[in-house]
Amino acid sequence: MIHVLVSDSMSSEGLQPILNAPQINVVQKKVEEVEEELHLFDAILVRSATKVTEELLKKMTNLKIVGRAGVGVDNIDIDAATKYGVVVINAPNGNTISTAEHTFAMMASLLRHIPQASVSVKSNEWNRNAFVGTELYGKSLGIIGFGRIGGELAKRARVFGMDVLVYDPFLTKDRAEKIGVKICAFDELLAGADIITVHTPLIKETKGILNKESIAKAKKGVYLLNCARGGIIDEEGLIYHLKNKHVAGAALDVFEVEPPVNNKLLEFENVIVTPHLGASTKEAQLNVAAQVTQEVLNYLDGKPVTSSINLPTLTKELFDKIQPFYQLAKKMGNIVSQCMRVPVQEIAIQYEGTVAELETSFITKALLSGFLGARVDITVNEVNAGMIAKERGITFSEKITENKSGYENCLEVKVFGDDQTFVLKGTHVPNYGERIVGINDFNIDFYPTGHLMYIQHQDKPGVIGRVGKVLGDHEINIATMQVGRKVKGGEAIMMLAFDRVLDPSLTKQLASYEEIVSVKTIDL
Ligand SMILES: NC(=O)c1ccc[n+]([C@@H]2O[C@H](COP(=O)([O-])OP(=O)(O)OC[C@H]3O[C@@H](n4cnc5c(N)ncnc54)[C@H](O)[C@@H]3O)[C@@H](O)[C@H]2O)c1
Ligand SMILES: O=C(O)[C@H](O)COP(=O)(O)O
Repeated sequence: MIHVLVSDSMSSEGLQPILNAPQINVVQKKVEEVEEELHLFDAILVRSATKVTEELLKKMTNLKIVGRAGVGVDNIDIDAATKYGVVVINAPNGNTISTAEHTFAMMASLLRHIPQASVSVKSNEWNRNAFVGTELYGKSLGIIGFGRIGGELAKRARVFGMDVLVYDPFLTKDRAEKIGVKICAFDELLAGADIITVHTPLIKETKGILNKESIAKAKKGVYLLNCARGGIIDEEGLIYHLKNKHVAGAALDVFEVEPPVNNKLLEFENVIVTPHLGASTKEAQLNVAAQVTQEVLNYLDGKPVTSSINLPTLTKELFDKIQPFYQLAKKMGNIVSQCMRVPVQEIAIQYEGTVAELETSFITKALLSGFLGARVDITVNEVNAGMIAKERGITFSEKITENKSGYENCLEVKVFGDDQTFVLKGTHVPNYGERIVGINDFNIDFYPTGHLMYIQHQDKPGVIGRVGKVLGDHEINIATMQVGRKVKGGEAIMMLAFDRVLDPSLTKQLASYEEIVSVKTIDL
C-alpha cells in the first residue's frame, strides 16, 4: 500500500485520480495531526502553508516525492530534499492566469480605492469626493520579474493602454518585443514607472529588491504591488515610504509572515490587502491539484515527471528511450562498486552510439546511484547521487565519444581508486536486454543479474575444473558461466552466475589456489 499525505487544502476534483487509486491510501490532514505516522508516507502534497523543512523530511523516512500544488517552492527545503533523495515537483503554470488577473484586480482596486469605498458605503456613507481615483490608461507599469505571471499581466496592461517597463535579467529581447514591453535596467524601471509590481521567486537575489533605498529612487507617488511573495518588497522599507508619502499606496496579497498578525502595514488606509489569494480560483486550484496528482502518480509508478525542481525533466517519450540504459547504468555502477572495494576518487563515464543522443546526465546519475547505493547507508537515487558523490570527495564526469566499440550503443565506466582502476562496458541490445561486454581489457558477454562471482585467474588447464569441483562439492549449481582471456596462457577472467548468495568461506577457498588471482562476489 502506498501512503500519501495531503497536508494543505486542495481541490478534491483535482485529487480524484489519487483518491480513486485502489493501491493508495490518502490522508488529508495537517502534518501536526499525523506526527506519529509521518514515517509511513511515500508522498506529501502541499500548497504554501506546509513548511517542508529538513526536520520534517528527517521524520518522513519513507518519503519519495513532495508535490507542490502551485508555483512557489520557498516553503520547501530543496537542498534537504535532494540530500535525502526526495523528488520535488510543482505545478508551474496552473495558476498563472488567476494570479495575473488577481494582480490586475488589485492594481485597479488600488488606483480606484474600491475596497475603501466599499467599506464606506456599507457604513452608510456617501462620500464621492474621498475616493477620486487615477486612470490606468497612459500610465507606466514597471514589472520586476517577467516570467509566466509577469508576461500575462503585461498583456492585460497593454490592452488597457499602459506602457510596460520590464526588469528581468533573464528576459530575451524577442519575448519582450512580442509582448510589446520595454526592457529596462533596474534603476531605469524605478525612475520611469508609475506603478511597480514584483513577480519574481523569493530567492536571495530578490529578497528586499524593493527596499528603503531602491523605493527612494522611484517616482514620488508611486504605487507598489506584491502578489508574488512576502519579503520581495521589504516591509520596513515600504512602511518608511508610506509614512513619508513617497509611496501613494500599496496592494499586497503576500506578507513576510503569514497571516500578518500585528503587521503595521495593515494600519495604512492606502494599503489594500488580500490573504494570499492569487491562486485561489476554482480553475487554478483544479489545475494545480490535477497536475501535481498526475505527476505524483507517475513518479510512484516509475514513470517520468515533467516539472521536477531537483531532477532533469524528461518527456514520456524520452523516458521510455532512457529506461533500458537507466537500468543498465544502475547495475553497472553497482557491479563496479562491488568489484572495487577500495576508496574511489573518480568515476568517468563514456557514452557511444545511440545512447549518446539521450539525456545522459540522467543515466550518469543512475550509474552513480548504483555505485553509491552499494557503499553508503542512506537512500541514494538519481536525485541525490551527484550531491552524495561530491560530499564523499568523488568527482565524476561524462563524455560522449565516437563509436569505437562496434555496438549500437555502449556505456563505459572507468573508476579510479587507491592505486587501482576498473573498467566496465555495457550495452543494451533491443529485444534481448542488458549485457556486460567488457571488464578491464577483457571481452566478455553476460546478463547482469542475481548472484555473480568474478574471478581473475591464469589461463591454465584445470582452473575451470577446479572452480567447478569446489562449487559442486558445496552443492552449488552454476547457472551460467563466461570466460575471457587476452592471450593463450595469460591473464583470464571468469564470470559465474548462481541461484543463491554464496558463503564468504568459498571465496576464500577459491582465492587460495595459486592460479587464481582474485575472487569477488557481486549481488545485484
Ligand atoms: N500570490 C499567489 O498566490 C501566487 C500565485 C502564483 C505564483 N506566485 C508567485 O509569483 C512568482 C512568479 O511566478 P511565475 O509563475 O511567474 O514564475 P516564473 O518562474 O515564470 O517567473 C519568475 C521570473 O522572475 C525572474 N527573475 C529571477 N530572478 C530575478 C531577479 N533577480 N530580478 C528580476 N527578475 C528575476 C525570472 O527570470 C523569471 O522570468 C513566484 O514567486 C510565485 O511563487 C504567487
Ligand atoms: O506560489 C504559488 O503557487 C502561490 O503562492 C499559491 O500559493 P497557495 O497554493 O498557498 O495558494
